[in-house]
Order: sequence, then structure tokens, then C-alpha cells
Amino acid sequence: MSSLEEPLGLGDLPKLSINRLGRFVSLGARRPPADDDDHSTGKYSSSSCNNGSHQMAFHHGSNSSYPWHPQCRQAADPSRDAVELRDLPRKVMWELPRFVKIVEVGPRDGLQNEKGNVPASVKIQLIHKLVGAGLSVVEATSFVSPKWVPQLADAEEVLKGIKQEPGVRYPVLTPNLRGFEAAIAAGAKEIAVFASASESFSRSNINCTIEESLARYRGVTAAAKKHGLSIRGYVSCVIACPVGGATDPAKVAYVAKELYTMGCSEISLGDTTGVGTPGSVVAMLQAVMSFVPVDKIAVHFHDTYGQALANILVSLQVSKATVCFVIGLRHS
Ligand SMILES: CC(C)(COP(=O)([O-])OP(=O)([O-])OC[C@H]1O[C@@H](n2cnc3c(N)ncnc32)[C@H](O)[C@@H]1OP(=O)([O-])[O-])[C@@H](O)C(=O)NCCC(=O)NCCSC(=O)C[C@@](C)(O)CC(=O)[O-]
Repeated sequence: MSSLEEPLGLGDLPKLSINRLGRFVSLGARRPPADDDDHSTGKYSSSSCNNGSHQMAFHHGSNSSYPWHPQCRQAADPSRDAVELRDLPRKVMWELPRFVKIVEVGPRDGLQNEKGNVPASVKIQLIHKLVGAGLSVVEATSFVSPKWVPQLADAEEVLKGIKQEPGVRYPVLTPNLRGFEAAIAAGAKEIAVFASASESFSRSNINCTIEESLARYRGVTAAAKKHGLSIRGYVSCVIACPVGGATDPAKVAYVAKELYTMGCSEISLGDTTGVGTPGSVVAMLQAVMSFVPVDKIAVHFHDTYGQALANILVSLQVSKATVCFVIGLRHS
């Protein structure tokens, strides 16, 4: 039996002392000092600890020392407290959109980093399965130089091999006109161009400056519009660059605005190094939202330091952004 199928034995749980359990029960809750124990009634009396505007006290049954029940005592103004508590979910999950649009980028962004060679037939199968699972946008591959990304040298075979389902989008990355032409010859109906907010990353990723890349993408997007193709735009290093350090949000906003102006219908903001935190992400989104309509924004977080989910949550709260995901692949 695999470990996934095996139920977790209770004996495997870490041993928690009563004191540790008490701390576990609620944020800010703590066991009252031993002096407050009223052993005759089995209750802890008036001892309390502060938990925001509430007083927390512990009570337990007469004969057992478990479970502990944290009880909220009404503070001075009970009606105000009740309203605040009722408001809590709205405050914590404030303004979340009712639907989240997911762009699955695993077959491209995940597989471009694989050490071994993944056969085209397996990539095609993966894409079919992702679509079968209900995803309606699956980034299929990249028409980039095979010298730069040998893992995706089979882009034409993959795109031609996919059975494109109606209502599903299969964008592909195109770094230049050559890639664009190869993509439409293979049946692409949507492309993506990818720029960077960091000068050094732009040079190391696509061998040109930011301005040169934008000039190149103006040509690619003009050609795409002529063919009636949809266009996504990426901005990399929106929080920081592995070489250049922290990225100025104004620079991100500038590149995003240029991509939007040239016709990208969605701008995906990539935290390439995964160093973003909710604070830095909000500042960056604020800058971009001054130039790009909020419904055109997508986010793409690498989970290198375990911050991706927190960053996605805050992005949904702030901008209702589309979220790019890499399925089932460790992506750092
Ligand atoms: C942009 C270039 C092509 C410039 O590369 P270059 O070397 O400056 O360009 P070049 O024009 O001198 O071409 C070099 C060779 O590549 C060929 N070539 C040129 N273009 C193509 C093409 N389209 N398809 C196939 N072959 C091509 C070209 O013909 C030539 O071949 P040779 O004559 O030496 O035999 C190169 O740097 C490149 O392909 N870079 C792609 C890098 C890449 O794919 N990076 C990963 C994607 S970005 C990303 O992952 C970030 C993102 C989007 O996920 C968001 C985030 O997380 O931040």
C-alpha cells in the first residue's frame, strides 16, 4: 500500500502535552496560570488572556483534561463585538472574485526546465489530460531557439499533435517573427510574447535589451493581429531579478503598459525568482493597475520560497487577476 493510501496512524501523531495543546487551540490563547485552577469545580475561573477585543478563558470538563474550550467573553460593547465577528470572513477574504481564471502553463514553463528529454507524445498526452481535467487555457509550448531551450525543440510536433478542443485555448510562446511564423504554420491560434522588467534578465533570457525586445514584439503583435490571433504578454522579474536585485514597480508598469498598448489582451506578471511577498506584490500591482485595466492582469508566481499561495490570494483581493499555474511540477 502506498503512503498516500495508508491512513495516518494515531500513534504516529506527535505527542502533545496539555500545555502545548492549549497553545494549539487558538491564536493568542494560553493556559491560565496554575493558581487559577479550581479543582473542585473542574473549571478555570476568571483567568484570561487578551485576544484583540475579546477576553479568552479556558474551561474544561470536571474529570477530563481534554478538550479545552476557548470561550469568548463579551467585552464592554457586546453588540459591536458581534458585528465585528460577523464581519470577520469578509475582512479576511475581502473582495475575492467569484471566479478565478486559470492559465495552465506546465507543458511549457514546467517542461522547459526538465533535465531529461520528455517525448513529444507524452507532452501531447499531458495537454490532453489537462484539458480533460477541465482547464480551458493550456499553454502548449514555445517556438524559441532550440539552442536556447532544447527541451522544447519539438514545438511543431507537439502543437500539430494536439487535438484542439473547441472553446479551449492553447497559447504558445513566440520570441520573434521567426517563432511566430513557425507557430501559425503549426496551427497556433494564440501567441504569447515575453519581456522582462529587468535589463540583465532580458539579456540573459532573450539576448537583447528591454527596448529591443519591445521593438521586436511590436512586429510580432502586428503580424498576430493581421492573422486575427489573440496575444498574451509576459513581464518577468516583476519583484526582483537574480542579477539586478529588486525591481522598481514603475519599471514593471512601463513594460506592462507597452505590451498592453501593442495589443496584448492579458499581461501576466511573473515573479520569476519567487522572492515576492504580499507587501511587495501589492506595491507592484498598484503601479501596474495605474496603466493597465485590472481585468487584463494575470499573475505568475514561482513558489521558490513558499510564498506563491499568499501572493495569489493578495493578487485576487487587489486585482481579481487571472492566475497562471504549473500543474504537478515542482517549480522553483
Ligand atoms: C530570442 C532568441 C531566439 C534570440 O537568440 P539569439 O541567439 O540572439 O538569436 P539569433 O537570431 O542570433 O538566433 C540564434 C539561432 O537560433 C535560431 N533561432 C532564432 N529564433 C528562433 C526561433 N524562434 N525558433 C527557432 N530557432 C530560432 C537562429 O536561426 C539561429 O540559429 P543558427 O543560425 O545559429 O543555426 C533566443 O534568445 C531564445 O530563443 N530565447 C528563448 C528563451 C526562453 O524560451 N526562455 C524561457 C521562456 S521565458 C520564461 O520562462 C519566463 C516566463 C514567461 O515564464 C515568466 C516568468 O516566470 O518570469
